Amino acid sequence: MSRTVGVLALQGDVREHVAALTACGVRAVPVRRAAELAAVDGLVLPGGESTTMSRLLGVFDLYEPLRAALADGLPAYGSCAGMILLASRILDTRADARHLDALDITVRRNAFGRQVESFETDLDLVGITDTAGAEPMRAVFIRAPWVEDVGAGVEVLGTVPSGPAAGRIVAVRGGNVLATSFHPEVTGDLRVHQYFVEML
Ligand SMILES: NC(=O)CC[C@H](N)C(=O)O
Repeated sequence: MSRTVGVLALQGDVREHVAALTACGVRAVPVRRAAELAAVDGLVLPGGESTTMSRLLGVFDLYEPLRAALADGLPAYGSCAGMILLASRILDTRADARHLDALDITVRRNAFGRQVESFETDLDLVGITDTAGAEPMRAVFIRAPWVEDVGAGVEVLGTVPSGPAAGRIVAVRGGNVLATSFHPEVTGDLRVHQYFVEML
């Protein structure tokens, strides 16, 4: 039976993730309520604005159920704002922004700074672009966070290859939780979504 993957649908790049997941052969459904959350095999937390999503998690009574589902091992993939929400520690956020503490990393919001708020680069990603003959992945960063440090048990999957931010961590996996600073849903390259579907 095909797996069902939810996309947290409070704000942000929801449709693009639903389309990418559908193209990977799973059933993709928007999630706005706890009952919908209970019916999925995995959850994508899209890019958007993390403090807004954090507030909406409270408005939709999803914060506690989602935190509990993640603590119970629900596989999750967070992109950009989604990475911020999943992190255990956040630098440069609002004091009242709640997060889900599901991935033992420290992220810095809007880390790439004003001049390069949005940029693209080619990335090599462990487990994703390292098969024979595979191309690097074109990665789109939009006012993106980077990962300042990772805890034991979190694997670094990718870093910025060159430029002022060379070496900064932008893709990680800790157990059932995957996160990228960039937006794979906007390029048509399905490899990050495929990797996540294989984690289910
Ligand atoms: N593209 C994005 O998701 C941007 C994230 C946004 N800067 C935030 O802090 O939430």
